[in-house]
Amino acid sequence: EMSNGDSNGPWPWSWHAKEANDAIPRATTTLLVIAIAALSFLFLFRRRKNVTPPMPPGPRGLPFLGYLPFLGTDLHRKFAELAEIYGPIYKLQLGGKLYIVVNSASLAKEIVRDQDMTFANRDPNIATTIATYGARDIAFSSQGPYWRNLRKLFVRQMMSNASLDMCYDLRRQEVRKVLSDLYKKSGLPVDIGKWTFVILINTVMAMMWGGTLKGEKREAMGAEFQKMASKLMELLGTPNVSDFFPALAWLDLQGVERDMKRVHHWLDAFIQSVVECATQGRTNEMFEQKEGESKTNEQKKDFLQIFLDLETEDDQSPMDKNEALKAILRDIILGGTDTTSTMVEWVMAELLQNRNVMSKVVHELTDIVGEDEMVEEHHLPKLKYLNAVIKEAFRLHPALPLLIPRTPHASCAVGGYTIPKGSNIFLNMGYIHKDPKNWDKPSEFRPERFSEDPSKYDLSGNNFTYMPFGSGRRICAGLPLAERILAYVLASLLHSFEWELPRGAELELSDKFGIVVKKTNPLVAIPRPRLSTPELYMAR
Ligand code: HEM
Repeated sequence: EMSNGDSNGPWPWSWHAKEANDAIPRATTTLLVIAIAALSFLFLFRRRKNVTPPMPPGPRGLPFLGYLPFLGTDLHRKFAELAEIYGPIYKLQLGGKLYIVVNSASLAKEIVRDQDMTFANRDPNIATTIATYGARDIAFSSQGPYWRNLRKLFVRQMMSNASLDMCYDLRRQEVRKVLSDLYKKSGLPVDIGKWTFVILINTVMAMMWGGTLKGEKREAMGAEFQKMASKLMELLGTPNVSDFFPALAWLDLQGVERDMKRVHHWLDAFIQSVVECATQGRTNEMFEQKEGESKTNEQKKDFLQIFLDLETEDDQSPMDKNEALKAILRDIILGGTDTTSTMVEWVMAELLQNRNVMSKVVHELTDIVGEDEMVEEHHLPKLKYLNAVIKEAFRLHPALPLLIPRTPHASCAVGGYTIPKGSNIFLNMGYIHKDPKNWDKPSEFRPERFSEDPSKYDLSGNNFTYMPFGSGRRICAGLPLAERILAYVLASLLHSFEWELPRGAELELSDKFGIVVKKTNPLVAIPRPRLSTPELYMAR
């Protein structure tokens, strides 16, 4: 009997995981016993030369294909199913690739803490390599001086508290713009993910190159950009036959490479035009330099400027520099927008589902911010309950439930099993976050588990039962910004408006897999102003 439901799948000829049953004739059993006895005899008398630990357990697959035909496209659900069968660590042979999936906090710790250095590489697939200008970004370059320098530059220059404080005004303006737009739509259903994305893309772009898209173009480009970014994320998460069978890669059977090139070119042209603006001082009708902004921020260069200055000191060819720069900008745009807007959507969906939690959040906002004021970033640390709500949403709906796979640069052992060099390690955080061994009533949305003891869990991966941003040297580089912007956007939406579902609409919380796991259907809800005067919504 197969416990994972594959027997109903499209592969009736599958023989994996089938177990011997009672029908085996007695004679066969006898032969088997003899064979086992003989083998044990041989084993005992074999000289113990080889003490390499065994490989992790895992489902058998088909010759050549391995487990690939049974994988499906919903990796996070499939990985959870298999964890129930095979336990804390298992392997999947997928064509020529070996995946190792880790499903327990203690084994996750062995990887991100005890052997962090060994597991500090990535194994970018074909789609990822295209999307990152040949793995020249922070997220996919191998550890080494190049990655370290980029990461250091990014974390110190852009993600420091001082830098983030200095560009608060840029975030504030973008949030306020959207709040006043939403005010005009009060009583009408709005797509929360779409509006959040507008805030995020403009904020991130403003922080990177101090300019934002103009007027009408802003919304149109924002929507187009969101489509492209989502498509790109989806492609990054699609299991691609070409990755598993390099000999077949030229066929591009699923068209992933073709689609990715198309998306990549669109984004590349977009980013290229921005870079040209900065390097050649050219104005581009798409971009509007914020007057006053550059004057008040004279001390602070935007990220692009910092990078361009730095470049003159090294000796890469100009072509390479251009591509490295664009790869990092791509990281920031993608890392910073789709993940965050997905999380805003999940939090809002859970709050609409759990009205008692929603009213506690709103109470807290009224208490701390007051109805005569808009939310400011300085309020955020005081919003303890909202912060617990956000953590709980990250537990149940981590945007990257398998993090970004890591690859060991040498063979090593984890949990008493051999992990071969070059295999892909998935930390199954979506599963660990719902493991009843770690969490009481794991399927319930209960922010109190975080507010009761706030120091027990943070977002920086110190508790291995909870790591929505990963942990160790490859932890999310954008965490400081993500934390601020997520809380700021949510607090602003929830303080400025009351939210309800359109009449007759059913809320559902299903998700679909890509590198970012998001709601299957966009969340649509109706805002109604709740602050004392309309002027508050108009003020910038
Ligand atoms: C809700 C928002 C976000 C979530 C859930 C998230 C999650 C993650 C996760 C799980 C990883 C992989 C960690 C690991 O391998 O252990 C990661 C890596 C990364 N993230 Fe984020 N992230 C978010 C926002 C951001 C933002 C705002 C930025 C940039 C401004 C960003 C930039 C990056 C980069 C550059 C890496 C690669 C780090 C490396 O490999 O060295 N992320 N993120």
